[in-house]
Amino acid sequence: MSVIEARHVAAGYDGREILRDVTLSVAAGDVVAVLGANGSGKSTLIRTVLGLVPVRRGQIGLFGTPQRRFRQWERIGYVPQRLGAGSGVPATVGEVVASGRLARRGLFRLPGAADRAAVREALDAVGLLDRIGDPVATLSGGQQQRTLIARALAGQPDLLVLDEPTAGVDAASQEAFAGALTKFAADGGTIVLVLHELGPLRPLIGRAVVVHDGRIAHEGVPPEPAGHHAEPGHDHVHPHADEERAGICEWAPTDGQKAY
Ligand SMILES: Nc1ncnc2c1ncn2[C@@H]1O[C@H](COP(=O)(O)OP(=O)(O)OP(=O)(O)O)[C@@H](O)[C@H]1O
Repeated sequence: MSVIEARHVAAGYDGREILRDVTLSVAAGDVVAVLGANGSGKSTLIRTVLGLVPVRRGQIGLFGTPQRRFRQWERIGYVPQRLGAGSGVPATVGEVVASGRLARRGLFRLPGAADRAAVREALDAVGLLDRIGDPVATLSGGQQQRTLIARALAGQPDLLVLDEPTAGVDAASQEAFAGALTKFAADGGTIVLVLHELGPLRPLIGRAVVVHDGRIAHEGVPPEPAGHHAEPGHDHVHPHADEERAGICEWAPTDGQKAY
């Protein structure tokens, strides 16, 4: 089943076109990393898919429905870039995560047992259940970011969209993310996430798309880190090992994988 179907999409801000001709398909269960240099249009791509930036040309489908007619937004959990959960908000960790249930339960119904269970389960997944009653402002930056992931997970979405969830986040939080996302994917969830480097999420990523100057410059299996080839179970063929060592942002569309 198609979760995201973008065809020849152009989008931008004011007079400036940022996305030029983006075609992207994400199927149910896919885990897709969006890579690329600063300013290449990664955030704009996911924000356009989510309807936060208007489409100028082309079409976007979400769960088989044209985006302009799509109403099941509770099926999508979105964690935007650099949103400080604790910035001046005197809410507890549990309250922030519970706000992720609003779309599911509606604004005017009190939270029930299912809501409370979903909140606890999401916090457990990111390793923060013991902080449920603490003010978010008392958490580290990485823990606050984990709280936002838990808020998205608590809505029990089918698709999770994360914009650089691990940027500037401590190692323990990165591991906790990886664990939570691995569980989400194992349960059949679909993930699209913008990343600067794959890091501990590497084993989870099935496909990477590289955005360059508002276009998808390359799409395929992400490169293995150097030295990974000797590990048991490694059976990929990588004819261009030098490119892998060069890093993901310099990943050139020359290795015979799908390229645009
Ligand atoms: N709200 C906005 N209004 C106007 N221009 C914007 C807006 N958001 C982004 N841009 C511009 O669009 C271009 C692409 O930005 P975008 O945030 O999509 O890139 P990115 O690949 O996600 O970058 P980064 O890795 O730095 O987050 C940049 O030139 C940026 O200045």
